[in-house]
Amino acid sequence: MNDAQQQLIVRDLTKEFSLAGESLPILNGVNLSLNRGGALAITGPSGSGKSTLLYIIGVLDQPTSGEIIQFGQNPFELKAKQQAEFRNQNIGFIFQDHHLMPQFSVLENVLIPTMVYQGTTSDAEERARHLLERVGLSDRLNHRPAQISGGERQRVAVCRALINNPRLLLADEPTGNLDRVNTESIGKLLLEINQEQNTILICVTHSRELAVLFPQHQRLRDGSLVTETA
Ligand SMILES: Nc1ncnc2c1ncn2[C@@H]1O[C@H](COP(=O)(O)OP(=O)(O)OP(=O)(O)O)[C@@H](O)[C@H]1O
Repeated sequence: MNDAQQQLIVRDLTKEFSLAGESLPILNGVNLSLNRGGALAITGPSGSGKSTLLYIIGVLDQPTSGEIIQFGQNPFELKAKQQAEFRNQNIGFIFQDHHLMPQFSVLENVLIPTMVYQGTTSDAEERARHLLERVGLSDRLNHRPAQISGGERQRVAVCRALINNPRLLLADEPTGNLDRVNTESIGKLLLEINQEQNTILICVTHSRELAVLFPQHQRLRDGSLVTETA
């Protein structure tokens, strides 16, 4: 396999929103390259475009110009159905608000992404149980989201993001609702999993405590990324 199959490459990415006929430039030439096993924290002021960048990398929004190559594929060249399939198979998302389904159990929530394309198999259930064991939730499989703590809910969201074996894991302010102890523990968990599963991990955060755990830390400033030194 050549290197491109193992990389995320972002080249000269720009994003403008248009609002009431006015153009609103947000990203202004973002460049980024990460190999499998790489982990990057992105910080920056409120409104600087961190979530916008993450959503474009996650193929949930379109760039205005520039290029993204993920594992040898430009997902924006795919038709809508293939693009959705590519996203489901390659990208795991973790959001600030866990987005768990309240009526489903912890185990069922982790299995939801497997239902979309392939239908849940016993292998998937085995894997969900294994992931939940990995994050210390073996004894919470049948609880509903309202019956577990905020830190536990975010652990479930991590398992759900991992259930399809994504190569790219994107986290948008994953500890925004958590206290210091849970912030550190979720951060360490994400980085351990990044190494164990050889994913690319990108985490957008306001939390300096979280960002300093990452081997790479960049700041979004004036629409582009600058390296942050400790
Ligand atoms: N669909 C949209 N239409 C117009 N403007 C938008 C749209 N989405 C985002 N914006 C604007 O783009 C800018 C960047 O938003 P974004 O959510 O990416 O910032 P952020 O750095 O993640 O902020 P925060 O740290 O507060 O979450 C903001 O000024 C926002 O108002």
